[in-house]
Amino acid sequence: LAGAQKMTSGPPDFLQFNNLACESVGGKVLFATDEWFAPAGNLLKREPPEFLASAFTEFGKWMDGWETRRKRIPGHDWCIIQLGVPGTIHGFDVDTSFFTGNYAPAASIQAACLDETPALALEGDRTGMAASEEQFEDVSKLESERWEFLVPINELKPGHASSCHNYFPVTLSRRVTHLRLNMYPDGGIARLRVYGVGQRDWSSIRLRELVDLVALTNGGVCVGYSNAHFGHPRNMIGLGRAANMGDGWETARRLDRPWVLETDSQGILQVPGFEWAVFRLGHPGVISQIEIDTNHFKGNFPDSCKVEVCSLTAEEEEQCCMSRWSSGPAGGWRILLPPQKLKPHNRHFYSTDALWNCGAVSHVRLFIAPDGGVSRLRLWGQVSLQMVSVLGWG
Ligand SMILES: NC(=O)NC(NC(N)=O)C(=O)[O-]
Repeated sequence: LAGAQKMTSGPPDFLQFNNLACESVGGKVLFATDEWFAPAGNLLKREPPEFLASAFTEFGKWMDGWETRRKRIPGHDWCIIQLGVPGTIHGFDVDTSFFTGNYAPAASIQAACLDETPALALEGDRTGMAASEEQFEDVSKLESERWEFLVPINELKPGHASSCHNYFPVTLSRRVTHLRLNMYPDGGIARLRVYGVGQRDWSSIRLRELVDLVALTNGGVCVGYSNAHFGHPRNMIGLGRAANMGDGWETARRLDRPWVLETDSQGILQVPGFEWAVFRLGHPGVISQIEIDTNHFKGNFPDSCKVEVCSLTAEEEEQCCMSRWSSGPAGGWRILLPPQKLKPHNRHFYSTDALWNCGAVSHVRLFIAPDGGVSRLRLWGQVSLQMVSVLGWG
């Protein structure tokens, strides 16, 4: 699987990609046939689902997901989701957490790319608990029942801790903007996570325009890391500033730190270990400005950081992923930003005078020493069209 860190057992590789439908990157539910017990918008929440045993609403038991009525009429329930970041999808997690006697017994997922279709004003009054006639009329213009099936009808498992994740890999290289989630015939689903890589239209970029080449919205993706104990490194390329510590990359405390710490003459800690995360840029380019934001990391910011770069084809990247990046790029990593001392809860900006001249690159590795948390990584630069033809990315 190109682009994802290979894992030998356990959860599927595609979980390493970005969640393109998450509300935190702009994902939205545009329409749902029924939302009696719980609204479909919950499907896209960033936080893991929760269960509050004593929470009830006037409609029934409060549930953290999308839950429809027990159907007493023909048909099945479905909703339309607009991805926050259009892109290619590698897999889904249909998470039924806490829906046990009321989970949807089966589901399917359809997809469309509606860039060329004028946007329909589907987002309407969500206070009605079932779709109105007018909403049905609007949504029928999309002919979503004819969209391509990425996941055919599959049985789902109930939402007990041991069975709540229903993983579906996808092999489709086409760009997707909208999804239709069908549940058969009714019931509850806690979350729909849509794992993929953003794909933007680079033709609109002006020559020499500076763009954040690693941003999730520009197609950046994490392709390997050493430790993600408290937070995945992909969080660093999300939208805006981090909401809290959970919205950043945070590693566990390294256990190989000396029991009594010392620094060198520049004040950098003398420790043997470090943690790292590798990203593929959304488009190869020349990086001229870096931001490393330790927002919210106050008692657990890294002592120092360093940034390295390289250029890889898809095949070379796959080799590196297979070895968990122990075999580096053939030409080696080059230093873009030499070691820098970091501060707690602070935005650190580095421009050309702090950066070493590396030319156009496709991949970046952020080191932190010895461990800790970084909330955002921004890599501004100019896209390199030449590198696209050499490496095949973009
Ligand atoms: N106890 C329940 O969850 N009942 C019903 N669901 C909610 N949310 O009240 C149901 O079975 O559809």
